[in-house]
Amino acid sequence: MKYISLLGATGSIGTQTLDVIRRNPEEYRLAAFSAGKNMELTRKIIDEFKPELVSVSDKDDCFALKSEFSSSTSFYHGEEGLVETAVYHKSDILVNAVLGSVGLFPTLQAIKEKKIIAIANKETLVTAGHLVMEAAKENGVLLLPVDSEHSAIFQALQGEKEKNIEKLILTASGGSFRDRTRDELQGVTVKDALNHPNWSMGAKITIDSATMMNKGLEVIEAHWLFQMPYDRIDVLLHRESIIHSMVEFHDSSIIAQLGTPDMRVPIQYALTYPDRLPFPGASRLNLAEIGKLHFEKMDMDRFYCLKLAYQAGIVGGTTPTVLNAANEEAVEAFLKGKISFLEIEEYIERALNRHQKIDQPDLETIREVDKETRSYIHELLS
Ligand SMILES: NC(=O)C1=CN([C@@H]2O[C@H](COP(=O)(O)OP(=O)(O)OC[C@H]3O[C@@H](n4cnc5c(N)ncnc54)[C@H](OP(=O)(O)O)[C@@H]3O)[C@@H](O)[C@H]2O)C=CC1
Ligand SMILES: CC(=O)[C@@H](O)[C@H](O)COP(=O)(O)O
Ligand SMILES: [Mn+2]
Repeated sequence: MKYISLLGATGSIGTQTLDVIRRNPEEYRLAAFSAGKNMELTRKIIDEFKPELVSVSDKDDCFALKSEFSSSTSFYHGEEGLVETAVYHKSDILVNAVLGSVGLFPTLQAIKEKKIIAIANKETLVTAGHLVMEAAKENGVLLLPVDSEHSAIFQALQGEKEKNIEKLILTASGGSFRDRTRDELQGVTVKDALNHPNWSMGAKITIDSATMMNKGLEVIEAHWLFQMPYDRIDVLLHRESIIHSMVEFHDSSIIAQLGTPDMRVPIQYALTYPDRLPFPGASRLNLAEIGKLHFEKMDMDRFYCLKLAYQAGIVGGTTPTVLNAANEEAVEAFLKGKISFLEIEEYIERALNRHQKIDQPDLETIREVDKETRSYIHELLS
């Protein structure tokens, strides 16, 4: 039996992780979880999984839960709660499915406690990948990718030698506006942007997918997870999201991982690695029925956020921290109807342009730059 701590249990990846745990009661037990503000779902998860530790964002919600549930569950809130969840002493694995760079500190603390980390929370790797990778190396901790592209690459690399890799090829669906020109992006609505062609995901990542920032964040995530220079990470437009990503080797062979778009598969793989468990009821890929798969060259001017992300990754230091924090704030502003779709990239670029990069930033510097960037975006908004 493996005990699991889950950050972001009420979200899209969180609830799919719960489904994997639910399907495999002999293998996994939810020991601790965090939620944000969704108390209705939090109560349901406590009732079903009876965890020993629960954390929520707000103090008042925490006290309300304390008075409702039995004393065999401990309740926490805020950042302290995220850390308590991440390092819960009984847990073997931390599944980090929280949204945003708020996931960084709990991840670093869990690494110090030598937990295995299954990481979906890409913003943590974008904002401070060097700190996470250094800490993982120092503590001999395994970082298992959950993001579908990175899970695909990780699977393609099993048994392969690093020296034989030519490049990584990340596939991108193109998101909800893939068939529109830049002119046609003027005035698009939040509802349209949230209409992803292939995946059902949380709101923030769905907007990131529409701006192509999701792929930009994933390029930086791949750089850190696989220690790959940026000029050996390519992005390929692939409408169907059937090939989840590929690795090209020096001998010209390409190994790809394929499957129907279902995040429970990479989540389960991260939990079972290096083994696999059956997935009863999973929708099987029928290539004969699909017939054709499509690929297109990525247009970096059309998908300008991808260009910004490559540039930020190459510049390095605190620049990806700024990219990420500005993106998180700009996407939230778009979702709240405060800015237009095209202003997302404009705000990010303005934040990047004014930033003086700091090399090899420590945790304190990352947190300062993150906070300062968010304040700048708020200034622009007001
Ligand atoms: N969804 C997907 O298919 C994929 C997602 N990912 C990545 O996984 C991560 C999660 O994405 P997704 O599940 O879509 O996101 P969701 O928005 O669906 O869920 C986010 C989760 O984090 C919680 N949360 C949000 N902000 C905070 C905060 N400040 N403090 C504490 N908890 C917080 C939410 O709580 P509550 O709702 O209770 O407020 C919720 O549990 C992201 O980094 C994303 O890029 C990667 C690949 C695929
Ligand atoms: C499911 C997953 O991993 C998402 O990150 C997905 O990749 C989004 O799709 P696109 O960014 O390719 O549109
Ligand atoms: Mn992805």
